[in-house]
Amino acid sequence: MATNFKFIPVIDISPLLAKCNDPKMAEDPGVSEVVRQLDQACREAGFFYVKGHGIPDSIIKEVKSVAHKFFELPYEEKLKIKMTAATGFRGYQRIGENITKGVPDMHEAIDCYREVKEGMYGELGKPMEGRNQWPSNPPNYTELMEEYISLCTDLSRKIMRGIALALGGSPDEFEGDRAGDAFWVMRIIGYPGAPTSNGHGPRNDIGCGAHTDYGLLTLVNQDDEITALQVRNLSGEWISAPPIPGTFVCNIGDMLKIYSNGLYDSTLHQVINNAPKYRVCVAYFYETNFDTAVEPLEICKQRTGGAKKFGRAVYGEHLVSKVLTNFN
Ligand SMILES: N=C(N)NCCCC[C@H](N)C(=O)O
Ligand SMILES: O=C(O)CCC(=O)C(=O)O
Ligand SMILES: [Fe+2]
Repeated sequence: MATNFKFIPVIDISPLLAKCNDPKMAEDPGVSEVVRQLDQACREAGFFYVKGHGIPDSIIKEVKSVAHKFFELPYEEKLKIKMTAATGFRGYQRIGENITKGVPDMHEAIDCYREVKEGMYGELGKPMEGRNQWPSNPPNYTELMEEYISLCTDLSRKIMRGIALALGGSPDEFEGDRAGDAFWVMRIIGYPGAPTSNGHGPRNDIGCGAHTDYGLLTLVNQDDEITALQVRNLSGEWISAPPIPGTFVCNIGDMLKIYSNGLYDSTLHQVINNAPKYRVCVAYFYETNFDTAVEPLEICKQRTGGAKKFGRAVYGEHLVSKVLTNFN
């Protein structure tokens, strides 16, 4: 459960990555220290920064740079990859098209999802069926994003091995039927800057209203220099997650809250870009298998008094219910 945290901790995960595929990883002192820090961060804030993650800085920067270039294009250009129900909700959405708690968000975005082939998950998967729509410029866009997604998927799987140990489970708790065939979501998001020339100071428009993420673990790659992401602590204060170059901001999603039987919570967060500059964020969401039924892990149930605090949820149903109500 979230506490009255005042800042979000930074964790150097390199010792975990070094031993991640070692069957004896749990006995390694370096791994144990990372696991202790992950456990503390997940209990106290549901948010943490990771450094020492091994993803090259050059690709982290390049995905943001191509995102800026895309959002600078004329509106008609962006509409060439417009998101609709017919595209499986993949593609470009204009500013105000995404709605959070009934209020249009001041952001535009390209939504991407792992490919869902026709009939793959029966009726459940139908709304998400389709392939991603990528801009045709720059020409290396698709290749770049696919490479980035594969790096994020690999990193997330490794962080989840650490989180599995932190919950008192075996490292592969989130593999196999649970998340061995992990679904993923990527949102390339642009938040316009706040005009400051009207004499009334910044507008304080909500870039993205308060929400929780849907799956297991989110990796946020945000523009340097602009502080806009805010995380809610127990007493309702909004704690900023300023950019720390070379890190990802990580947070827990709704499925991990259920698996952990509430030991970890999916913390509310929002985005307000008060800076005059346009802000880009590339958010990668590591999820469970699309059609898996999620329920509290036995070990977490035991550690929280023996009763299940949440019923079962099917990740794909949760995602589809959000996607079908998220847009104007
Ligand atoms: N896949 C994720 N997490 N997307 C985050 C978007 C959150 C805003 C959305 N309108 C909502 O209300 O959920
Ligand atoms: O822009 C950000 O920093 C975070 C975006 C976010 O929370 C989301 O897309 O789920
Ligand atoms: Fe989020």
